[in-house]
Amino acid sequence: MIIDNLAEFASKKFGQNFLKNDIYLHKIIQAMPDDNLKVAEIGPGLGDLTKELVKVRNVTAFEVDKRLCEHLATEFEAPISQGRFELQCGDVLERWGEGSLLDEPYHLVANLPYYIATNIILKAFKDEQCQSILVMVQKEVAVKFSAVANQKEFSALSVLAASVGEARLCFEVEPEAFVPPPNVTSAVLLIEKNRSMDDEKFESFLKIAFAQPRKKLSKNLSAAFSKEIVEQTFATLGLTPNMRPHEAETSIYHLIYNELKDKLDGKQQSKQRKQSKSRTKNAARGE
Ligand SMILES: C[S@@+](CC[C@H](N)C(=O)[O-])C[C@H]1O[C@@H](n2cnc3c(N)ncnc32)[C@H](O)[C@@H]1O
Repeated sequence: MIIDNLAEFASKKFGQNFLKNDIYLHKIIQAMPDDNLKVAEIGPGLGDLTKELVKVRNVTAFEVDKRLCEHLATEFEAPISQGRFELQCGDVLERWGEGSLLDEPYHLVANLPYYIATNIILKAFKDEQCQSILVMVQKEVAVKFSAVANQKEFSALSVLAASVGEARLCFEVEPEAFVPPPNVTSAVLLIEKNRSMDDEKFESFLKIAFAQPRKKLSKNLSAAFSKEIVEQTFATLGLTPNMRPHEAETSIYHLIYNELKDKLDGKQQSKQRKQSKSRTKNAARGE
């Protein structure tokens, strides 16, 4: 496929900013974990990163844009890619709805579409076959995932990342490295997983804990649990009541969650009971 004007060709809807810089492409390959596991690439685009990946690994790529799927099918047809390349055309998030992305252990490597980058990383946390995540994202997103306690950027995403493994911001990439250039600075983020996130409720719990980052953690938690239960939990765990959300280590969040998780169910059930009672009353009144 010949593209006269790549900036015009790029679809905003699919978050297309093509990485046109050999130095960064090589730096991504160098940052990959040192083994022979398969690679899942999300959004291969025109195949610039893919070309480097197939030199060193077997690659399964997931691309949503049909125009690019046609291009990639020709560009990487055998024997050029020596059977190292497989293409799946469609929305990767729908593919994840069916289970693991691949049916064998793999590393996720991608220059992600920024509009769904966080969503994709969170899906990869839950995918048991995914062993590591090496992705280009908006710099702010990379900072949030890799922040540690007491940094102001420490967030629910940092706790989730530290709960599945180790996250680090590898290097930053300026907008001019892409066509068209994005409006933000980018960064390559590496998360090496040593476990998967299997408890969906922990994510909801963290949303409550970080709902108002500048407020006290105990105050945020009081929105979902009674003040007495929160105070009792803090006292049991020996935590200072003045602690702000970014001041608690990941291990503290797990301790608090373990104390409160049954009560989260209890509170939700009692809320549902109240709603159902009020519906019955309204029905009796003919409302
Ligand atoms: C930032 S571009 C990266 C392109 C290429 N990998 C590069 O480095 O130049 C993001 C790519 O993700 C694709 N994409 C966007 N949404 C997707 C989705 N839901 N599932 C699969 N691919 C998607 C886009 O079409 C595009 O090719």
